[in-house]
Amino acid sequence: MTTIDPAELADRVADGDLRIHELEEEADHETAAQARRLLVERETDADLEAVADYTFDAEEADSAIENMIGAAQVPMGVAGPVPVDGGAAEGDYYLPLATTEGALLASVNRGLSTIRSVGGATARVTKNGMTRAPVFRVDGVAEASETIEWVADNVDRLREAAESTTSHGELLDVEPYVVGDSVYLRFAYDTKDAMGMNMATIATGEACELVEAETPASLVALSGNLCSDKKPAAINAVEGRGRSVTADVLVPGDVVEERLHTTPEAIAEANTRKNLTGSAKAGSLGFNAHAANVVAAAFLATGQDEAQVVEAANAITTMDARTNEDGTTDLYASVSLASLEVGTVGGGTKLPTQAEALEILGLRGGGDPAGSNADALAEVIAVGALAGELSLLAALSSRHLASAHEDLGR
Ligand SMILES: CC(C)(COP(=O)([O-])OP(=O)([O-])OC[C@H]1O[C@@H](n2cnc3c(N)ncnc32)[C@H](O)[C@@H]1OP(=O)([O-])[O-])[C@@H](O)C(=O)NCCC(=O)NCCSC(=O)C[C@@](C)(O)CC(=O)[O-]
Ligand SMILES: NC(=O)C1=CN([C@@H]2O[C@H](COP(=O)(O)OP(=O)(O)OC[C@H]3O[C@@H](n4cnc5c(N)ncnc54)[C@H](OP(=O)(O)O)[C@@H]3O)[C@@H](O)[C@H]2O)C=CC1
Repeated sequence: MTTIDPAELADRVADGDLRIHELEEEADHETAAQARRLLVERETDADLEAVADYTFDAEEADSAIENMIGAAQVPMGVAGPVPVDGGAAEGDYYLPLATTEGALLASVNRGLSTIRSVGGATARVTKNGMTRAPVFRVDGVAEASETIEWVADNVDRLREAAESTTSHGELLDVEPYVVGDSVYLRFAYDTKDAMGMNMATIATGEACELVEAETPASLVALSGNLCSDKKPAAINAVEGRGRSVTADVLVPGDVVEERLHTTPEAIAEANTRKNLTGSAKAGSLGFNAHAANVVAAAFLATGQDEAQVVEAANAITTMDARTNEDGTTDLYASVSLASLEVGTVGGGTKLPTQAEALEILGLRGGGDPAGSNADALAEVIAVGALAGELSLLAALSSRHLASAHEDLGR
């Protein structure tokens, strides 16, 4: 492509000769972004010097962004290392986290160092299935019933149709729901190392054609919100979405006192009154202190879809003081994330800083077997969330929360 003056391109957009999203058709991606910045700078009081100062090739971001003007840079830190005994994760991991909340890395690091001092945490993915739930129109419950009976009898044909669009994805299940004259089919896929939302959507689109051809149902929307993507929803908390993953650890009382400045009993009481009773009274979907902090920071660092933090952070934290025969007390701590949607291939994971963050974890790209890298990522994030819960509950129990944020967060 010939070199074009970005100011000239900006003029053409300002004059209405060119639409702002067509700039890449006239110039290379860097020049197009520069032209857009000039335009925005002219039309607003903004100085976009920092937004312009990014290190990746703009063309590499083509599948991740439209109307690119530059990059939003979020500081990235690292917590750990922490030993993880997982179904897929095995060994010591540093957890990269991108955030602007002072004290968060310190807190997660404290939790992880506590976990490290007792030999590490255990983590397992207990369920895996990325969902897409189209909604169909029928003329009433009789047709709805006919449709879901057909679906039950034809899961193999639906699988064949769906899997014709992907070499990695596998259809696991199709769960029907009926509301009046609407039929929802919740398709669940093993998307291996991909988070899988594009994969599941494309595969479900193909399966829907078969449903429409063979039943009275007519597709209204490929996503009918029972999926449920990027909205707080009980269905994800109950049925799971992406990876359902649990991490736990047993911390002896003397370690709780030495490293977290409190006792197992105090942490357990804070967890019950705050995370369980307080959350119940609030009508909360999540019963945890700040799983979203770790999930969001890990998502930003490793190129996950940040909007899925809505359901990915849906977690229940349990903390129990367990008394031993010798009268000492241990703290049993667990975090269960019901719907953690993560991938190590596809989406934002391909971008350079995000790919490097996955390299820190040793989990960049496809795993062997396929799916094992995304499983391991889910397990490490769950251990990170567990560390965050331990440290914050300890800070609350020992009344250190405000002082911690005075020291580190302002
Ligand atoms: C700040 C601490 C960790 C101090 O805690 P401390 O015990 O006084 O720290 P320490 O200096 O004794 O160090 C203990 C360990 O903490 C780590 N650590 C300590 N300092 C650093 C640092 N600068 N950088 C990195 N790591 C640090 C490090 O691992 C260190 O061990 P070492 O490696 O030295 O053996 C503690 O008071 C704490 O964790 N407070 C809680 C803060 C927190 O969790 N904030 C989260 C955000 S709160 C929020 O967003 C949600 C909320 C609260 O609204 C949700 C709700 O409603 O509950
Ligand atoms: N379409 C939608 O409705 C939504 C899309 N998104 C976006 O979707 C993107 C994520 O979708 P996703 O499908 O994960 O990613 P991609 O669309 O980037 O597709 C990833 C592809 O990688 C291939 N692949 C290669 N190796 C592996 C492996 N080991 N395991 C699995 N797949 C592998 C697969 O190809 P193949 O299938 O040919 O085997 C897979 O389809 C994000 O950008 C997200 O923001 C988010 C929410 C909704």
